[in-house]
Amino acid sequence: MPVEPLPQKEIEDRLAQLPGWSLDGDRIARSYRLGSHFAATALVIHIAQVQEELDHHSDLTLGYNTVSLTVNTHSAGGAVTDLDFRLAHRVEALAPGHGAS
Ligand SMILES: C[C@H](O)[C@H](O)[C@H]1CNC2=NC(N)=NC(=O)C2=N1
Repeated sequence: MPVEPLPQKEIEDRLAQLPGWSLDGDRIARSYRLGSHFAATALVIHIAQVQEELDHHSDLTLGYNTVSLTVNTHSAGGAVTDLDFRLAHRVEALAPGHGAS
């Protein structure tokens, strides 16, 4: 089943359930701060595992002690879809275990 772009209102409503996430152009985005560069690197690896499981991949940036993600759905023409929110919720669930805030 093709994945459909979400209407703007739906995106805003779903973002309201995801503190820290925002709309950055045509992508949803969040940055996390970690306790060290090594902790940030471990979070990147953990997110990569989830992305492989979901077959859905963010643009994932590792800083000194930060991790930033932005994601949209290429197969929906670069729109925000349910897949992006599924990934965001999975990342939200694992980030606290890495001490991310
Ligand atoms: C073939 C493979 O399923 C597709 O290329 C997947 C992989 N990861 C993806 N990631 C994202 N963000 N959007 C996609 O449309 C997408 N498609």
